[in-house]
Amino acid sequence: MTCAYKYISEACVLQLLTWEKSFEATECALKSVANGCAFQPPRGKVKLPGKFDFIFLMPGYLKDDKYGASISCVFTKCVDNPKRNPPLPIVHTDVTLLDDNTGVTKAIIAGNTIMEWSTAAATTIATKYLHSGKPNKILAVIGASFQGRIHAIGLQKYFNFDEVAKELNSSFNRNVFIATDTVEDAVKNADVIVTATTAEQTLVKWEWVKKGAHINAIGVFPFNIELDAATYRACKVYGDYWDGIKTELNHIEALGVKFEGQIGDVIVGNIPVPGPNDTTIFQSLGMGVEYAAIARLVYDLHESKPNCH
Ligand SMILES: NC(=O)c1ccc[n+]([C@@H]2O[C@H](COP(=O)([O-])OP(=O)(O)OC[C@H]3O[C@@H](n4cnc5c(N)ncnc54)[C@H](O)[C@@H]3O)[C@@H](O)[C@H]2O)c1
Ligand SMILES: O=C(O)[C@@H]1CCCCN1
Repeated sequence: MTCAYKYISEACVLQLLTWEKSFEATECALKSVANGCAFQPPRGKVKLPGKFDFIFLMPGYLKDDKYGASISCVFTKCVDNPKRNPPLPIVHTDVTLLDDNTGVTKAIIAGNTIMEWSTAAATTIATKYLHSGKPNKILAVIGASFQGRIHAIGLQKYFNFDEVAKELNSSFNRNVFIATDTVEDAVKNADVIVTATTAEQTLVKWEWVKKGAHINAIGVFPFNIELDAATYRACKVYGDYWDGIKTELNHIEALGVKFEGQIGDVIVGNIPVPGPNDTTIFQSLGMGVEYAAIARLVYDLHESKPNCH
């Protein structure tokens, strides 16, 4: 019996994806929550009593001729995974691409590369709109695992920074990166900052942040706050979707932070772009529709290269 759906492996996803197309697909997904083309409910979280820590459910439907798709993603988190041989990522996912009419599975696409690329692409698009026309000489990346590394690569691809600063205790190594001893040293001259850690304590202090900089805070899950309260209060703060902000970011709103809106609303012009003197934050949660857009992209590319395994 042949398998009823396609399986597209991680190696194949890596072969098929390009940054240019990922940026385009992700911008479409970010816009969709602002222009009525998305079904994007808050995600479900289940804490498990077993050996791994949680299951996280993210469905999404994006209506678009080029990047539209229906998907469902299940994420699992297991903190022991990096110690295994071979090491595995702490958070794992596959993307299930569904037939829009029947709901039947069309493809299972290995999801870890999609998770990395779509998160970094969302950050890049948010930076493009929130930091438009501002200096972008120095990028600081705090957290040097999967997300930190791919953010450095994706943002560098789009903005071509002169310098990418990262903390010393980090594990990615490429010549363009400059290591610093502390978070303060990394962020103090940065025009654009990424925090992509699992830190439970605040990492970035307002007094270190260059005024007018843009910060992408990625590692929010579940209740982490990588930026101190003064930073949140002083900045204009944007999220990816209102339902997510209202469901998962109450701990940030409790600091007295009022979110300006969704990044998609800035892109489509529903809310103004920040002013030249504003310091800005994109507080990223991740959305099913971002996975839908990239899954559709990967699926269509795979159709044109069916021998990719
Ligand atoms: N917003 C989104 O769309 C999205 C998507 C995927 C992952 N994430 C989140 O991004 C974060 C990073 O993901 P990952 O897969 O790279 O995680 P990971 O577990 O592989 O790596 C976490 C990194 O954080 C660093 N870290 C932990 N505490 C720190 C501290 N106090 N100071 C400096 N660094 C510290 C660790 O050294 C490690 O390098 C996680 O919180 C994850 O949940 C967000
Ligand atoms: O939205 C994401 O891509 C993931 C889901 C799992 C936890 C971290 N963020």
